[in-house]
Amino acid sequence: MTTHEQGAAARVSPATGPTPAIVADDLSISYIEHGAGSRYEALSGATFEVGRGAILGIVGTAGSGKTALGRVLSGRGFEGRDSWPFISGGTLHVADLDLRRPSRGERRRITLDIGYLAQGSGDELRNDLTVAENIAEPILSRDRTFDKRKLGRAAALLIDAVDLELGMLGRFPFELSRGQRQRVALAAALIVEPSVLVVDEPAQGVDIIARPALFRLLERINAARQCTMVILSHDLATVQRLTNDVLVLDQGFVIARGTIDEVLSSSDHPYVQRMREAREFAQAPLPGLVDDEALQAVERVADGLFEDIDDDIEARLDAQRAEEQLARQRPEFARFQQGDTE
Ligand SMILES: Nc1ncnc2c1ncn2[C@@H]1O[C@H](COP(=O)(O)OP(=O)(O)OP(=O)(O)O)[C@@H](O)[C@H]1O
Repeated sequence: MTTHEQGAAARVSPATGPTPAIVADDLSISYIEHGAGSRYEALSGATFEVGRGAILGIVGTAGSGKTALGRVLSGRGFEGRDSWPFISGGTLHVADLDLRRPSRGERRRITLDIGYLAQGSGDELRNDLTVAENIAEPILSRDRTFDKRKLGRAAALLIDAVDLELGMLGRFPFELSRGQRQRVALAAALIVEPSVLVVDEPAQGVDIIARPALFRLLERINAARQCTMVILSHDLATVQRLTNDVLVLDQGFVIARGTIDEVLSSSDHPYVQRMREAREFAQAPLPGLVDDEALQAVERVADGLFEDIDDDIEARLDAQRAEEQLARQRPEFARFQQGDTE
């Protein structure tokens, strides 16, 4: 299949509204190779759309171009970071912003309209700020005079929503585990209520017990706010937790797009074949490994393994209660709410 045909085959629009939230047309992404000064094309001629409020999973092996695409979709390349990928061909519109040639006004809107949770975002939190201040930072960095009471409430709600103890608001990132820091980074990405959220490897660094809560949170954000999401992962099972609509990358090309079943049944590309084999293996009942009785015991345990940790999340999201509880636990949070951040 030629690049052009691959692009055309991938043109599927599950749009739920009139204008898709993401429109990539013959998109190519390159890096400037360190030292050499020459270009390396990490993604070539990708054409796809994502409807408003939809969730797209992007899967592919290591080096297939997921991170490059995620970074470009996030629009963060304009922050002038070294070794960041850039759009070297075609066009990309995300949340109605032209990411190839954004105007000055559009550049200002990018970090408000597009949330980005990169791999290792938690490690980039500021260690000189408390968790509450880190969560509030995307707002405070734009507007120091923002209503501190509202901000305190939003930070408390978000820390609860990412399933962390309210008491953590007064702690510093270096006092938390890596998975906890990653969830704080998610809370910070959400405080500006982006209309599009790009998440690179959501399960990475988050312990297995906390993962279901994280996936439920992403689902809730998608449903409650009609937030369009792009979930990038090397693992089909991770993506499958959130969506059935996938785009498959291999060596810098889009090789398939559609529902997981469509993709697995329609393409004879070697990577898709490997995905199919992996799926069949995961569904096999471990023949010969355990007897029937043991298998039943395993299934009983397995059924409870990913059960909702807390069905009462609505109640826990009650802002008033959260605030009161936090103010009782941490007097410094009450001071933070009153605007005293010293
Ligand atoms: N800074 C860079 N300069 C030049 N080439 C790069 C740079 N970063 C990545 N690449 C190359 O671009 C290609 C795509 O890399 P990318 O990180 O997007 O892949 P990926 O699918 O996210 O892989 P992984 O799952 O391992 O993170 C790879 O061949 C990689 O070697």
